[in-house]
Amino acid sequence: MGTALIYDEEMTKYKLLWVDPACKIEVPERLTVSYEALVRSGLSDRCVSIPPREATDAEILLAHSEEYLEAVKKTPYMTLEDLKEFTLQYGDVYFHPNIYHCAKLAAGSALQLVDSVMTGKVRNGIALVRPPGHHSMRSAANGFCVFNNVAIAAQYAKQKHGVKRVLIVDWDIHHGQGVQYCFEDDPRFNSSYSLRTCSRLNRLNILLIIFILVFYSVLYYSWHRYEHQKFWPNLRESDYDSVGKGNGAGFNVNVPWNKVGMENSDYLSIFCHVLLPVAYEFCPDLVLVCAGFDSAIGDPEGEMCATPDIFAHLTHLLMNLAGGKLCAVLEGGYNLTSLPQSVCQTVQTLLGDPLPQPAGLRSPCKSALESLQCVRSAHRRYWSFLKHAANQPSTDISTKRIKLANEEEGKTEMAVEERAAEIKEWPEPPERPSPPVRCASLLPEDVACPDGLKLFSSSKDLHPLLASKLQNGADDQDALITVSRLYAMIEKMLTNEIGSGLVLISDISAAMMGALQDLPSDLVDRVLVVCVGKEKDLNYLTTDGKMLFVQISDEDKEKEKNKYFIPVSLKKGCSDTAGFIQAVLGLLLPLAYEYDPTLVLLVRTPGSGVDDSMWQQLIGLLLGFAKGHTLVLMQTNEKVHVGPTASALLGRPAPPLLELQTLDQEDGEALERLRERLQTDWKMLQTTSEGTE
Ligand SMILES: NCCCNCCCCCC(O)(O)C(F)(F)F
Ligand SMILES: [Zn+2]
Repeated sequence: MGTALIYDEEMTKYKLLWVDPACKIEVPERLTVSYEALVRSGLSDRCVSIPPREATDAEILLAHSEEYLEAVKKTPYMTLEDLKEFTLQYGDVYFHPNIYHCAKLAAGSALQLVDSVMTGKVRNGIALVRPPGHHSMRSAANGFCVFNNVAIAAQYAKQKHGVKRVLIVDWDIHHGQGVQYCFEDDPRFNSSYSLRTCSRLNRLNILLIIFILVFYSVLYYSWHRYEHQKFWPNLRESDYDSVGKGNGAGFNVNVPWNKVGMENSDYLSIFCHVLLPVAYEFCPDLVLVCAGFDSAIGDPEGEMCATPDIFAHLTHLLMNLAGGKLCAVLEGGYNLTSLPQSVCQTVQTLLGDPLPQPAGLRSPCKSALESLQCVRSAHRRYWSFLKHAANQPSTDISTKRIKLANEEEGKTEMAVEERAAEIKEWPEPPERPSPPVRCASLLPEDVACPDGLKLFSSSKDLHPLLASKLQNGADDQDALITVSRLYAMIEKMLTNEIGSGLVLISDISAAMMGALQDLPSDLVDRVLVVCVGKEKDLNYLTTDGKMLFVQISDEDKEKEKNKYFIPVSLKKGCSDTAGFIQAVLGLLLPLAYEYDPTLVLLVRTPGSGVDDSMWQQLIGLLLGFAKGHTLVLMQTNEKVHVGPTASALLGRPAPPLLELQTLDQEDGEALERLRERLQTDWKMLQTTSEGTE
């Protein structure tokens, strides 16, 4: 299934007709440079082009009042003076004779995208639209927005496609208060629907409606430049303690950035420690992205330092939710260089291309860690994955401390901020070539090669690097042959002739693993080994950093001293989906980002008990590292899992995890203790600002 691209140059045909410094950055070129970059890079040809359409009145009324819609309907016939007059009643927005038409097309584009994804015509997609939407409210335009494209799309998905749980991720650098207000008390019984229709229906239908009324719910997640309410739109309710109201408590997640200059590490740590645990627990049927790219480096509004390739990772991390059903709708983005680069990174990931290595990650900054701690603490009572989050220091201390920090560090911070604002140079995002062979397999003769995989043929003779072993009379011949063929496969991965690999071997013995231990350093310099299930003896662990070994099992290893061996133990082992996913999201992902491997080795030991959908989620997430070079090692007697493994290695989205049971209390505490112990060595595991200089 493909990736939809929705764009029409009609949406470039409105602009600011008078002087207004607040609005001058919202120009038609934003759309043209983005689309032209997709054309020039050949990405648009690889997408399924879907035409926009105008949203109908009824669809606009899903998120707006009739009086507001009627008022906007009049704008095409207004004189310039009337337009200026009309605009004055709203904030930081402008009107134009053609903006109503474009606003209907922008909202309609989002709906076309939802239809294409929900009917299975495409897997995912992006709509390049103007005007944006996430600031517009029920009866007000605001912040360049006229109709709330994504809020309308969420309501539409629920009502037309029966979607029950919609996750909205807003990575634009401004808070989409319009979306927050729209769903603040969601989930709720869709009372408006029932009341409006009840009057005309007889008793039976009323019972039917009450019966089918299901809990709809929309989870809105937004990060945004906030600076303790000093940044636009300067709302108190944009802070982390706005968690949703009534039944909606917990379904609104605000992450305020109280400083500029945030980097890739800050963004990724928030995804790993806040958004993903909540998103996996929420288990959405559809993901909508308010895809604003003013959170990228060079943007005059955001003044952040995250590079365009970060959007490849943000997109990838969301693509394993909701069975891959993801609709991205353009919001902001004002730097005409980083905007198109970020759009291309996003589209290339939606198309399934290998990700760039997330190079240069370092510790999240103190301010980001404070926000991280505050958000996790505010939501710990709503989400079992956050239940063990460290307590937030009492509010006054934290704000006072933050304020003090601001004043004291004033000049140094100013220096940082000025530097952040000055930085206008960043490297072109790296090429992300697809390997000729997406996934190769080494299987015993009696195991059929799953479709899409290519049998790996390597020369029969021993790999030169192993010949020495043979001379000193290594015992097990065919083990050596197998290792030799593994080396050959790994070599082809590192030259990008092969993407990922699937290898079935008769016995994943320590000897086999041992053979991998001295993967010659000139072959690969950083191997992440993820071992699912017990592994008898780990006598080959290294301490030089060439291998990071993370094991998830039910074995309770005594305290390990080795920074590069991380045993994660779950009481019920890998069959406990909640514990497993929490270990993956809160520990494995941050570690892998910081370690930045050149090869990922995923070993499934027999009897691990991990279920196929969880296994596929893990593979999907691991493919985000090492440019997609993940090699899966399984035992032949587990060949029943070859199908799902191959599907995940080919980049097909993992099926949604079944309703997650809540995280086991003891496991949760053990994971938290492990994270706390490791965070001194591994900065991406930090979730509080305590102890940071
Ligand atoms: N220095 C100029 C002040 C501008 N203040 C208004 C900013 C509006 C941001 C709009 C957006 O980027 O959030 C959207 F996604 F909606 F387009
Ligand atoms: Zn924005």
